[in-house]
Amino acid sequence: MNPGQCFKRSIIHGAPPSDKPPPDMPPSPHKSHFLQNSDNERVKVTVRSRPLTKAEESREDVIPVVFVNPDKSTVTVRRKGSFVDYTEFKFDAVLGASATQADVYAVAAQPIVLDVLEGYNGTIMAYGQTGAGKTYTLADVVINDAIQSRVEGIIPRSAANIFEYASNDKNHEYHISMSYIQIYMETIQDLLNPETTNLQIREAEDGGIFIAGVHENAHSSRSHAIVIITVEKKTFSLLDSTNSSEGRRISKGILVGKLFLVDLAGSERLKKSGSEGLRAVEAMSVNMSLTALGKCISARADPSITHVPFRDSKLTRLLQESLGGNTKTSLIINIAPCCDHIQETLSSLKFGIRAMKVGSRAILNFEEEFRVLNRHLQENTQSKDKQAGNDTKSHNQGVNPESHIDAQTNSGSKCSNILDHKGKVSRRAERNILKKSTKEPDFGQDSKDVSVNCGEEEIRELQRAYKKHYVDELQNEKQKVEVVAGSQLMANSAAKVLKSLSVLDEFFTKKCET
Ligand SMILES: Nc1ncnc2c1ncn2[C@@H]1O[C@H](COP(=O)(O)OP(=O)(O)OP(=O)(O)O)[C@@H](O)[C@H]1O
Repeated sequence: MNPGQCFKRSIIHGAPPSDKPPPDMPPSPHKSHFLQNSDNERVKVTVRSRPLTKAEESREDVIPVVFVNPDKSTVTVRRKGSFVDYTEFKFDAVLGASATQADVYAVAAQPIVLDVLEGYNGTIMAYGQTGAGKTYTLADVVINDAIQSRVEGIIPRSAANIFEYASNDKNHEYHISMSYIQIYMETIQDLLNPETTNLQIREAEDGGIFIAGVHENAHSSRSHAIVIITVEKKTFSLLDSTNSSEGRRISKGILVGKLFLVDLAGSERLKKSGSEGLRAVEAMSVNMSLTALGKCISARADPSITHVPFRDSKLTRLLQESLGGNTKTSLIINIAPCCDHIQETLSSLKFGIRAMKVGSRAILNFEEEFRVLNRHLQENTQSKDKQAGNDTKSHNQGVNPESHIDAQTNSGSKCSNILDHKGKVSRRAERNILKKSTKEPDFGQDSKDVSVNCGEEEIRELQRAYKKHYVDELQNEKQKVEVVAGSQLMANSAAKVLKSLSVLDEFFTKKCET
């Protein structure tokens, strides 16, 4: 079991599959003007300027120096000491003091959430100086303690959106899990399991980043808080269109989308805040990791720079994929409108401008069918052994009664990113298939123990789907490589993949014959 998965809390284990379109199915994920799937995808940046607080309003010396124009998506900042000199910044979207939480969600979060439901990774991150409104934008905020009126931020809205969508979609089975961590003074803490501290960041086989061993510590405002929601969406195909009973469906595979919701700690100028002791140390730690984040953004924004210093901080290491990797990223720059914070505001706006230059390459995360088939075979063996009153442990090495759930949960980090956004088999996927097919030779080994309960027809169907998906795809890929690129090296590697796949293919063919 992948250690990064044991913290996960299973929230739902989806609706039963059905063929008929659900009556109240939410609109299919749209691609808004704001976040489109295209070759030149990049980090999208929204600026949100908060209203003046009551304390700021009551002061006579506070004058607004930041002006937003949501129609033109611009922010204008008055230069220090001047009434005529302004600097203008243009972003993907700009929201002023009158923007509601729902407005912010619609512009900067919903498109990402819908992509996660389709099997892409997504990150929504709030950046800005301390007190600029990051937590207000992301979290669930009680604004009036007396009447407990709440203004939900992006995190609860995203979770509600995901659950609503999953429970209305009767065509797929969903498994949704969540973890909540904070990075405090360069240690990672699991906010759902306060006993575990200083968790380790690990890299998965497919290049994804996860935290090993993570499950309410008081969340400190001097920490970066990250909520991770993993959505696994099982897709089905019908074996027999005249019979829509559950037994006639087979799983085609699992789409896995991971959503990172990041409430960054605010930067703080120590000279200005006058913080001392622990507070000063905390602030320095936060500033250091934000500096590291800035360096990574600058490096990613400049194509001539090849080394990106992700390892300089836990924050950047964890957000590696969100900064130009296999993730669609929406950055929200929170700013305060008054003159006291002009320097911090300018610095945040410049950070946002740099971030808009960071390209991303999100691909569809799809778990292979043969993995699903392998799991089915193991489950069937297990249930047959149970029926026979045998000791299941002795037969199914490593398969425990929770194997179905564990295997599903594991798929989040182990899944292969098979197809890129154009539906082509990616080179990384080829490498992963090669690795996996050489690492998992026990199809043959277990063949005596594996009794196929699911029926010949289902196996044939799986085999066909499997062949279509991998062998045909790769055959095409090989031909394309030979014809278009003429690269013998790539053709060889495609041929190797084909060869190892044909071994598996042979196994399935034998299974059908016996
Ligand atoms: N859009 C908004 N509308 C109304 N009040 C807001 C808005 N944004 C922020 N505030 C208020 O401003 C104050 C500071 O906001 P918040 O705590 O979210 O800042 P922060 O950036 O998360 O700060 P820190 O980095 O210190 O955690 C809070 O009292 C919050 O309620």
